Amino acid sequence: MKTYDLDAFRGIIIALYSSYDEHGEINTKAVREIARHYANVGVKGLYVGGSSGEGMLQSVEERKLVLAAVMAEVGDELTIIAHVGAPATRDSVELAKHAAEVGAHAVSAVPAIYYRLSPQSVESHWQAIIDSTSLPFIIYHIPQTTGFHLSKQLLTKMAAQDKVIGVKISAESTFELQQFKAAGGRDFLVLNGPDEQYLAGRSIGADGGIGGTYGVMPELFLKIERCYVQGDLAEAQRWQFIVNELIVELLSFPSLYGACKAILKLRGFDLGEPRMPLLPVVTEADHARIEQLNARILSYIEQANA
Ligand SMILES: CC(=O)N[C@H](C=O)[C@@H](O)[C@H](O)[C@H](O)CO
Ligand SMILES: CC(=O)C(=O)O
Repeated sequence: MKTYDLDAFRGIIIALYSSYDEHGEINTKAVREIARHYANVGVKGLYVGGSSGEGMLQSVEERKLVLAAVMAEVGDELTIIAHVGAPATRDSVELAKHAAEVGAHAVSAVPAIYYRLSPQSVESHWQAIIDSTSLPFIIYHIPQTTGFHLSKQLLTKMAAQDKVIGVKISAESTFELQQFKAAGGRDFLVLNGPDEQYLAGRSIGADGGIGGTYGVMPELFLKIERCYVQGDLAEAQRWQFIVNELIVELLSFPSLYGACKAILKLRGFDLGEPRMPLLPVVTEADHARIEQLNARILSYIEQANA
């Protein structure tokens, strides 16, 4: 049995978007405002500095600023997972130590990126992060962006450590998700990555999910989760299908995060544009599509909450 409270990580965990001011600098006020909003919506937690949070596009100092702002605003209310993945192990270790200092509830990391790394190398990278604090660790498995294919063997070895409490799986195979769940054992968390498969992942063993599109429609993922827990699979599926049509739309813009931020701006949360090379919404035609999409999402949120 793990000695950590795993229930704190079960549920809907929003991958927080980046927040910049008009000069492209970290905007901690906007970070706090959006984090506050999510706490009020009632999600389980926030995943800070991951793909959606653009951690890889920010300096170590900037990443610390963001996490500290999140902790100051909602650290007592939500489960906060700090993504500390970086190309260099020493940066990840520095970020992990900072996460512990400011009271984050867990750290998480992708394999170090850019170099083609051996499994031993990735293992040592993760181990250095794990050993640097007393926080629990969640592996971030996203082979389509890192190029690293986590084997069941390495997963099993990592999961044997008390501190390694789970894996966030963004790979699309729900079979792999089930295999990782089985390999990790009963008290090992598996968190669903692909938002399009939240219900599928949940049905085959995921304990919850961390997602990049949750941030514009957390209420709809909470709805799927409620239906699933209540055993109303037909209704859960109906909502998953609605969500998937919205995700298809979101993915049709020059960048997913540019689209999500444009939507939140219409709702009064100005998080700035994503950082290059991620593209913002620019054209008038795209802005018009964003307005329509936002209206559709809001009307579904109303229905889900009714
Ligand atoms: C590849 C990728 O970034 N996956 C994200 C995290 O797992 C998802 O949350 C996606 O953003 C989402 O499913 C939209 O495709
Ligand atoms: C989707 C996700 O988990 C991330 O943005 O890191």
